[in-house]
Parts: sequence; structure tokens; C-alpha cells
Amino acid sequence: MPYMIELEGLTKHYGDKVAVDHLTFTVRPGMVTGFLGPNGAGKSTTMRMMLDLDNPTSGTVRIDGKHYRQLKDPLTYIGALLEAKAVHGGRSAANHLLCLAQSNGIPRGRVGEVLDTVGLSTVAKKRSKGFSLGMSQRLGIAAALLGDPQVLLFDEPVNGLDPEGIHWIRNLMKNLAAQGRTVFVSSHLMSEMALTAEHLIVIGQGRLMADTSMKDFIHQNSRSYVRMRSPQREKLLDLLHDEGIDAVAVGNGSLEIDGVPADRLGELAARHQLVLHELSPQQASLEDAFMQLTAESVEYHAHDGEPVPAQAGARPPGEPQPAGARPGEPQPTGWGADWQKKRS
Ligand SMILES: Nc1ncnc2c1ncn2[C@@H]1O[C@H](COP(=O)(O)OP(=O)(O)OP(=O)(O)O)[C@@H](O)[C@H]1O
Repeated sequence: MPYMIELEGLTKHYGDKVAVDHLTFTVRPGMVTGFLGPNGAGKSTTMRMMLDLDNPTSGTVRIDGKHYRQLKDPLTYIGALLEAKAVHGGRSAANHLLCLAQSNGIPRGRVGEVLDTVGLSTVAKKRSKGFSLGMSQRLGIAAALLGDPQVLLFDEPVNGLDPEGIHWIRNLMKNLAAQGRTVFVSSHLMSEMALTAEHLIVIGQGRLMADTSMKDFIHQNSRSYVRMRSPQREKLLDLLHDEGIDAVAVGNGSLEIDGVPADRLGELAARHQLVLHELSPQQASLEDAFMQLTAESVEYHAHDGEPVPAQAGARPPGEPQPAGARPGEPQPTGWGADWQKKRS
């Protein structure tokens, strides 16, 4: 199959820190693949290695069967949005794209086309320094689309966007996939992935936790159950036991029952004249399932209001983070900037 991204044993160490740990998976064309993991799981590091912006400690990434360095005019194979504020702020939007086009053998006519696609035509001559986060995000996407690549990477593209911007990016990614392209998008929000991705790769502390279709993930993880609460809890437990119904006692005196409809449980209690204070069908959220899957691998856990490292050797949150390590802070790095640095 063409235009796959194939990772084999991909590993990255930063000193003692294992950021990416023997990742092996394949990203396929024609669908949006979500790359999900809690903060610090190694998503950005993995994407940077896909783009040859960071060298793996071991393992390989292949794009369309080749190493990134073997791709002729790489921007025509793979486009990426890594960090929205990565643009040289003094240049106009059009100029920024023109520079990228010229150094990559891309016809200059593409600049107008992609500005149009992302809705920035009217501000093409404006300096990107004054751009809002949403506009910068759109400009970053224009750069990613410039070479009309078959493979697209988006690192947390909805971060900080308003609902209209989020809606726009979701649709764009789905449309790109519907055109047969390979679309790989990272997020730390399961709810976001559930709306966009058809396939899911989940990582925690650099390790692969799940490689599954979204449909299967939802099927396996959206547990529905009934919560019951009664002042006659012991009698209720005995009754359920006699009926062969398993109940799990949880905090605040509630019982959780899987696989039995709420109306049957209500009728049963009524027949035995048991008072119920609660009888409510529940649906475990996908976010809960994701948190459970990665719970052991979260780098920092909240603890009595104080974040503490979950892992020996993890960097305490108060300490300065290395460049490129923390998301959410605009850094003078990213796809455009790094790419230019690397090639210059
Ligand atoms: N240049 C670096 N030097 C040292 N450690 C780094 C560096 N870059 C990343 N790390 C560490 O590697 C781990 C993975 O970081 P990475 O940014 O890839 O995670 P992420 O999944 O993208 O997180 P987020 O969702 O917070 O963006 C983190 O513990 C991070 O602190």
C-alpha cells in the first residue's frame, strides 16, 4: 500500500529519559489516524522523528517505504503542522509560503491556492506577527498543504482554537483522508479523537498501549451499567445475589450492575418492597477508558493538589523544561523553523 508511515522499534532517549520506547505501528492512507497519549507520552518526539527533525536512538521510520532523507522534495510527500507560532513573524503570510515553495521546487501558484483553502487570502500580505492563534494555525496548515503531499501530520491542531476553528480543522482532516491521503493527528483528548479519527494509536510513556480501530475501541470501552443506591443495601445485595446478578459495591454506598436493564432491577426491588434512592443507567465515557489505559503511564499525577512525579527520575514540574519539551508554550521551533534550520 503506498504512502504508509511505518515505524519499527522506534526509540528515543534524552539522557536517562526514554521519551519513545520501541514503537512499532503503521499509519495507513484513506483515513484519519489519531495519535493519543497523555502529556509527555512522546507524541511530539515521535512526530519529529517522522520528519527527520530528531534522530532516533534506534529503530526506523519509513514514509512510502523510504527514509525521510531519501524523499526527493520531501514537502511534496509529507506536510506537517507542529507548532502554530513557528513562522518567521516579520514576513507576510504569502511571503512565508513563497520562501517554502521556492526552496522545495513547488510552483509559486500553489501559494495562492493554499491560502484560499485555509481562508487566509484576504490577509495574505499581512505580517504573520499580528496573527491570532487561529490564523497562525491556518497558516501552518497552508504550509503543510503547500506541496500537495499525500501524507499529513498534525500535532495537537485544535489546541487553543475556538469552536469554529476546531470544527474547520476536523472537517479539513476528514476531507484530506477522504481524498485518500494518510492523515496522522495527535491529541491528548479522547473526546476529540472520537469525533475525528477512524483508527487509534495510543501511547503512554513512549510505549504502545493500543493500535485499534475507533469502532473497536468504542465497542470495547463504552461500558454501560446501572447504578443503584438503597438505604437497605444489604437486603438489596442479598436479593441481587439470589437472582444471580453480580453487583459491585463502589464508594458512597452505591452498587454498579453490568448487563441487566434498569427497569428489570427497579421492578425486582419493587416486588421485594425495597426502597431505592437511585436507579440510574450509566455510560462510562471514552475519556475514562483512555485514562484507565494510560493511568500507569501518566508522567505527573495530581496528589493533594501537589503534582508529583509518577516515575523515578521524571523531571519535577517546577523545573525548567528543555527546549521543545513542553507543549502549549510558543517556542521558536516547529515545522517551518526546524526544517529551515536543519537544511541551512
Ligand atoms: N529535547 C528534550 N530533552 C529532554 N527531554 C525531552 C526533550 N523533548 C522531550 N523530552 C521529554 O520526552 C518526553 C516526551 O515528550 P513529548 O513532548 O514527545 O510528549 P508529548 O506526548 O508530545 O506530550 P504533550 O502532549 O505534552 O505535547 C517528555 O517527558 C519530555 O519531557
